[in-house]
Amino acid sequence: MTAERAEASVAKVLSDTGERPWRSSDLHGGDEYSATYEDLTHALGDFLDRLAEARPDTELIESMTESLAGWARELGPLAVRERDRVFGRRTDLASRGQTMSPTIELAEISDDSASGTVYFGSYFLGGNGAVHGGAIPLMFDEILGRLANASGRPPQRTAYLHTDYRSITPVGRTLGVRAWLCSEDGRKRILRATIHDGETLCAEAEGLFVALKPGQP
Ligand SMILES: CCCCCCCCCCCC(=O)SCCNC(=O)CCNC(=O)[C@H](O)C(C)(C)COP(=O)(O)OP(=O)(O)OC[C@H]1O[C@@H](n2cnc3c(N)ncnc32)[C@H](O)[C@@H]1OP(=O)(O)O
Repeated sequence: MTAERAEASVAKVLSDTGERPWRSSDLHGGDEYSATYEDLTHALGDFLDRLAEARPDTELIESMTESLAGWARELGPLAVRERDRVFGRRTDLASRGQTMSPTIELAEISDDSASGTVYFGSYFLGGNGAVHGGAIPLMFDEILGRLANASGRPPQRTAYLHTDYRSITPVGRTLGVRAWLCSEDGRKRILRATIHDGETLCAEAEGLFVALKPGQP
């Protein structure tokens, strides 16, 4: 499958209803950004990890609050329609140009499987060194959603996502992640995924993805 076809497939999933279909350039956020947007999202992710780890004094808290408020004021007037945004639309980047879920670095991807690594920074801490229980299915939806929508398959949405937590998923370690297609039945596809810390199975998930009908949002 070509990258353009994959993007077109995902674009349809993510598109606004009733508007023109997205183009490849929409998903990549246009050509003008090159690597700079990835640098921005890495810097933002790093900031969130450092914030989660730090115990800043009042003076620094006030200074950071003012800086962040300043950036929000600057960005506010630059808001655009969903299809014209960059955040989460950079399908050429491992992070998709977003910080909502951790970056998944895929070392291998085929029509029906994918594997690589994921790193949950301190921002994703639940407690006692374990990743928050909500961040894990978020990551599973991300990798399963990418695989479900790959390889020329029609655009799909998650109908259910079942997660089993087998042992704690540690923060601050590079973990293995695998995803694979299990079955296809008409519009329905079942996919599974795992997170491993070395030989230890941390969590596993099963998702049902349903192909959208024409015009379905
Ligand atoms: C590079 C890439 C970058 C892009 C990478 C992007 C990565 C992120 C991807 C994230 C993807 C998401 O999170 S999507 C967002 C979260 N999901 C949603 O918001 C979905 C909300 N729900 C829906 O829109 C709908 O319920 C659908 C589309 C899932 C299904 O509705 P429908 O189209 O009317 O179909 P329906 O007839 O109900 O169901 C079709 C068949 O599926 C079965 N079915 C439906 N739901 C369920 C269910 N929960 N559990 C069991 N079975 C179910 C039905 O029994 C039926 O089986 P049978 O009778 O035919 O046998």
